[in-house]
Amino acid sequence: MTALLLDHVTKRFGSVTAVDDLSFSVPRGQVYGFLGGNGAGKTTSLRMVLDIIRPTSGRIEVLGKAPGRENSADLGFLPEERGLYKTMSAIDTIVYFGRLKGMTASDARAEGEKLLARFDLSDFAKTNVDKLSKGMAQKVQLATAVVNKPSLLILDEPFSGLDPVNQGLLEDEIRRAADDGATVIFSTHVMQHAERLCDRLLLIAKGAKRFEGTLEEARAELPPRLTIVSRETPAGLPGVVSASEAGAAGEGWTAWSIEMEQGRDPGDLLEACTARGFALRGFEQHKPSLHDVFIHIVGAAPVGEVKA
Ligand SMILES: Nc1ncnc2c1ncn2[C@@H]1O[C@H](COP(=O)(O)OP(=O)(O)OP(=O)(O)O)[C@@H](O)[C@H]1O
Repeated sequence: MTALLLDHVTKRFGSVTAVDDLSFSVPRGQVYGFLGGNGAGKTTSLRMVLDIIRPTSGRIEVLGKAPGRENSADLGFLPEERGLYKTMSAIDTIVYFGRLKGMTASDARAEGEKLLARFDLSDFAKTNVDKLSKGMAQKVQLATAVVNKPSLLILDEPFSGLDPVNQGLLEDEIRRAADDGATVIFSTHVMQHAERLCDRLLLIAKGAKRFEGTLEEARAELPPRLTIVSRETPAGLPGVVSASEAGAAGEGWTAWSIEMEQGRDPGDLLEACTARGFALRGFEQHKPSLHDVFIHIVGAAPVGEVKA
């Protein structure tokens, strides 16, 4: 069953088309990456899913229903613009959000205390949010999003502002929610998180879908690249588009960097070498990173990307 469906959704702000005829669906139980550079339309899309703003045209279904209050008890949301009541303590903040989601105060408190312990914030449970560091407050806000164990968790740029240790903690939390059966959708312009976490991903640029599928399918968008070590030139072997010398490998052997035709299986090249008696001493396939895929598909690096 589908956790989220967007059907030809467009959102215009005056003359700006922030989201442009976007269609995709997220199967239940998956971790889904929503990727794009600054201004690509990620936040606008997520705001429509949460019924904060309405589409100009198109249809959205969240857990089988139109966006709105009806399904809010099943949702968890971490907005891009963080903001909590500054004069409320960490634990009271979490309890407050749990109550909004229909939890009893005691259940929300018990779950809140567990979350604070997991986030290494037990000592700050009674500290007012305005006395916490930015990263700590962000973890409290994450706790408010997951306190009700939502079946759909939506996180807008959840990694920004967290140090590497807390980024790892957040990755663990996303995996934990998914292991418990939740669907998790998160937006990011940092490809490494998506690479580690996502079952599927959507890549948008200027509001429009540029790619949707699994990580393997994303990688297959790029022509395969490999390095082989041979005595003869591999140029002319089936599927080889270009071969350049990468250096001598001793005793008459040479390392070659090869680019193959898009969609070719490098295994076929290995087979062809064996069939032709083409002597090989090394054969190494290079998996493209999601960053490479992004640049290939969008034509530029995601603006604002930082190396994780
Ligand atoms: N309320 C608004 N009024 C006018 N234009 C808007 C509004 N909200 C967003 N936009 C425009 O819509 C486009 C998409 O913005 P959006 O915030 O959805 O991008 P994003 O992918 O979330 O970017 P970022 O990674 O920078 O947060 C941008 O051109 C932005 O300026």
